[in-house]
Amino acid sequence: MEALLACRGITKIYHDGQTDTPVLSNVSLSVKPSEHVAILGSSGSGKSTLLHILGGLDKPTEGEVWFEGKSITSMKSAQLAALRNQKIGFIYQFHHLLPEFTALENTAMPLLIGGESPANATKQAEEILEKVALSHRMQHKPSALSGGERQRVAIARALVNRPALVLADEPTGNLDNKTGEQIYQLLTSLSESLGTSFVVVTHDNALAARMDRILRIKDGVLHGEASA
Ligand SMILES: Nc1ncnc2c1ncn2[C@@H]1O[C@H](COP(=O)(O)OP(=O)(O)OP(=O)(O)O)[C@@H](O)[C@H]1O
Repeated sequence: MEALLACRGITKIYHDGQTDTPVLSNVSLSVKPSEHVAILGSSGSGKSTLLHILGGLDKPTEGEVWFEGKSITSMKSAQLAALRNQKIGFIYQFHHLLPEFTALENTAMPLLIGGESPANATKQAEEILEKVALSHRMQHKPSALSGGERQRVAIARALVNRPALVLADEPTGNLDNKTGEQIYQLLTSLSESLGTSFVVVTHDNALAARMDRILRIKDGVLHGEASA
């Protein structure tokens, strides 16, 4: 089966004045449609950097990333922004919701940005908020929600336009264990029912063990995937 997401020979070196910081070294991986993959590594191992490169938020120093068989590394920024809006959902450790908008408005935002009519966007946002059990909190702003509720809104927003891929960066890192476990269950069951591929970076072994496959990253080198 063709990979949904693949990268080959990814190297990242941050240049800061005179200092070069090598962060990723020759990373290659591929993710199939509907597959759930964990990238497990300790703090500073390069997980977030890799996730940003896979999602087209950052450019590698060397190497290439493909999404649905097309190289995103050379895409122009407008094309990449459209791809991210339509095909990729992002979830971060901190929810990154817009404080002045309600849960419903935050969730509808990717659809509105993608050109959906306000009526359709609202309807679809309501449906997905129901799936994350937040129908009763739709009109609340993020400041009036608990940490777990905010993260459920972030999940709803990431999944509202049924992306082919969800990229999550320590999505439960800011929550207590029980809430984190519930969020993980929700994320995996929702992505399963929608057929979404799911890549999560985490330092949590127990959460990683719930995924179809675990890749380990140490000092910018990925283990557990055949090298290119
Ligand atoms: N813009 C930058 N300039 C220089 N170095 C950076 C930059 N961004 C990240 N780094 C360095 O790259 C390394 C990897 O960072 P990254 O955030 O990818 O790690 P991580 O595995 O996600 O860590 P954590 O689990 O703590 O979030 C770290 O040593 C970090 O200091």
